[in-house]
Amino acid sequence: MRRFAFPLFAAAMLLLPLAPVPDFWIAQGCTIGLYSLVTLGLVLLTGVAGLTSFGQAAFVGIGAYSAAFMTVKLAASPWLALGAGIAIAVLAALVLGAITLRMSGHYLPLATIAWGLALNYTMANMDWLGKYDGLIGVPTLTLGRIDFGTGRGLYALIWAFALVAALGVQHLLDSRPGRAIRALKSGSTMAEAMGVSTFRYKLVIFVIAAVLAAVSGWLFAFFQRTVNPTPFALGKGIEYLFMAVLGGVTNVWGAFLGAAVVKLVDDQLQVLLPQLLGTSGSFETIVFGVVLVATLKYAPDGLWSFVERWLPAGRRARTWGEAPALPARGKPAAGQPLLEVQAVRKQFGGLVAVNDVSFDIQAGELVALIGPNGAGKSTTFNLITGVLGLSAGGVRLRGESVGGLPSREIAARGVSRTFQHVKMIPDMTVLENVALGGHLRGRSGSLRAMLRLDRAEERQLFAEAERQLQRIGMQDAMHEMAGNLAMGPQRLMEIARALCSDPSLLLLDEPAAGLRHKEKQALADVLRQLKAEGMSLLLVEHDMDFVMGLADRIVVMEFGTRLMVGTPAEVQASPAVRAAYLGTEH
Ligand SMILES: Nc1ncnc2c1ncn2[C@@H]1O[C@H](COP(=O)(O)OP(=O)(O)OP(=O)(O)O)[C@@H](O)[C@H]1O
Repeated sequence: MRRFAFPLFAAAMLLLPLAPVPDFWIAQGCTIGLYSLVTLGLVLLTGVAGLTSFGQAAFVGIGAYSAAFMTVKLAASPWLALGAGIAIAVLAALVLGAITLRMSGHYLPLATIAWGLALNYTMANMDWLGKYDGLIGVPTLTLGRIDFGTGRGLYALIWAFALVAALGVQHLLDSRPGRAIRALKSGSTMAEAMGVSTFRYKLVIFVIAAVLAAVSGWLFAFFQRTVNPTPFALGKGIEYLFMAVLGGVTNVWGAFLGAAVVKLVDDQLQVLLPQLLGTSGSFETIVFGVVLVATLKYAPDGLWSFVERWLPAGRRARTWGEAPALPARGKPAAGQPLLEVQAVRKQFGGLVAVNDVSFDIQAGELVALIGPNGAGKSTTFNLITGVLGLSAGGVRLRGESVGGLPSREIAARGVSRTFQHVKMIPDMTVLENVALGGHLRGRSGSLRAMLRLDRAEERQLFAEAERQLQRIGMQDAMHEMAGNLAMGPQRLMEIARALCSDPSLLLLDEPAAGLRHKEKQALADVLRQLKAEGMSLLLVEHDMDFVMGLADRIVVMEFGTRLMVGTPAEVQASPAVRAAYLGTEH
């Protein structure tokens, strides 16, 4: 929902109890608000970061049982119970997340099913939690003299929580940590190369989603006034995911829409279907199953995508005009040793992909690494950038050994890179994609972002991103969605993103691959200009002609070994290089 629409929506939802609407509507509204809190967490977790969780209902249970146990058994303050519920949910999320979030593919969803079941059975088998009967007699929620009751007062509180949470999640997504979170979906390689600790951010959003679910559970206990294990079972976890997918799992407002549609349609179907079929049963589950399959096939972005089409497109206001520049890294003087690649080796089983290759780069130099297909160029590139571990040898950057460090540590030391197959966040603007490159130059964390205390730093990051886009002549495209760009501009955008980290060394992996002649020329101009500005570059390239007019020195590889190092003229004159490219003996 565009910025102006939020206050309208919030006012409408919060003022509803003042209108003469039936109590039934209010009760429905309470449930929708409670569901929305949980699905908001799923938007972050599943929609934005691509981490599928079936287990959120268990965190709802943690919040609900904390409320019921502390108020019924210990006669404690409900607000103390909120603190306890959140603390337990955070602890559980940290432990479960630490164990499961490193899993990928289908292992993570399976793990969420496992812990969803385990937590639910734990609740159902504890004597002190009332086993399957649960805990009854939960008092109404009070704050000082205010009694929220179970009707309009509680409705207002539930929606206040839901709206504040929505605003927090929306703020988070539009921030430095938010860009890192949005990068998680396309795998960890690009995000790590920008200096993002992908595991840390996965854990952060896992904890946030758990807290939102626990708050929903805490409110649910005072709404229902009784707590038992059934609403926190695996089936409900699946239903939450269904709501998020149906509404639009990538969008904060999809969470609300999905929760509302499922709740309202479910109620109608429960009445209508038995009447139509002349027999009782949970037939609505079958209908929802069919709807889910149809949604995944025909509206994978959920119902919200249809609503969004009717909303005016917003463009980020350019508020960073006066922002002070970010601090810059001290660069080595031209001619100083910058990168030393010392006899690096990489073995994949029996295959030696890179065999004791050595070369160096001095500050201000443009060195190209070329060779025929399968020569080992990309592997060498990945060894330098920390994507692959070394089997032997060493890499030194400005005299410091960086061989074996993870790629984000190498990025932190001033090496930035682009990718052979462009890696970007297609549904983010060019400017935001480039600002991700400045991740390590900012400090704002998730809490600051949610509270909107990060704006000064955000302005600095956007000013820097715009400066880098200007540098490569792409400032006019900054508000475009990155996914709409042609291949040439996408590759230039990746260069701007790498420059945004203020690197000492820029590594480009086959930047000319797949480009048309004109695009290649534009790229060559940009690289020439960067070199003239004093940037040090390593270019891995398959296209020999492309590098001839650009490079100071060329390293030629063949069959994993270094064939020669020389100036473009020397390389061009070498019969061995010609033979390597033509595939003949030499
Ligand atoms: N992860 C891997 N596991 C096994 N073998 C690999 C792996 N990555 C690369 N190789 C092999 O290592 C050799 C070198 O591959 P590499 O991709 O580094 O070559 P390249 O010079 O970059 O080639 P291209 O120009 O085709 O990208 C190839 O034989 C390749 O099949």
